Amino acid sequence: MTRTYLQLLNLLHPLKSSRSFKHSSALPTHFLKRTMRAKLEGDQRSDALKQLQSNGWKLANDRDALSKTFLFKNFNQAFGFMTRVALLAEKLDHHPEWFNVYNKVEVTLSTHDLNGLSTYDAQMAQFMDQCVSGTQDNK
Ligand SMILES: C[C@H](O)[C@H](O)[C@H]1CNC2=NC(N)=NC(=O)C2=N1
Repeated sequence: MTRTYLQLLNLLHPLKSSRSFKHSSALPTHFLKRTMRAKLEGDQRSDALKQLQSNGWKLANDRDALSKTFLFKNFNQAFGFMTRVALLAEKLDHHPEWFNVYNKVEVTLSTHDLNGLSTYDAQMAQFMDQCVSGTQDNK
């Protein structure tokens, strides 16, 4: 029995979201993004970490991840920050691990698909720093 391209694609893709395949011959974006996530390595990694660590990001000691705690004036400011980051997270399909209580937001960034840091983590960390330094215009 010959399988159609879409049937083969369905078999290939880990998520059985057949709906997104039925009407499109192109690969769904999250499949493309997944293949496009590049691990941070070499000079690119050291340059990114140098800048981020100078802004208070710390490498986790039990996994390849970056962490930082953000403190705001109040919950409103903290949640506004999280809302802006959430919009970027959806746009990139790349989501932070975070904990919020009142004016504090504890963030950990890592790329689960790669089990380590990727360019997405560096991009998201830089965006967060720009949000709090006021240098990030509305995306
Ligand atoms: C299927 C979906 O595109 C993937 O699971 C995305 C979602 N968000 C993600 N977020 C993070 N931090 N890492 C990932 O590898 C990741 N993968």
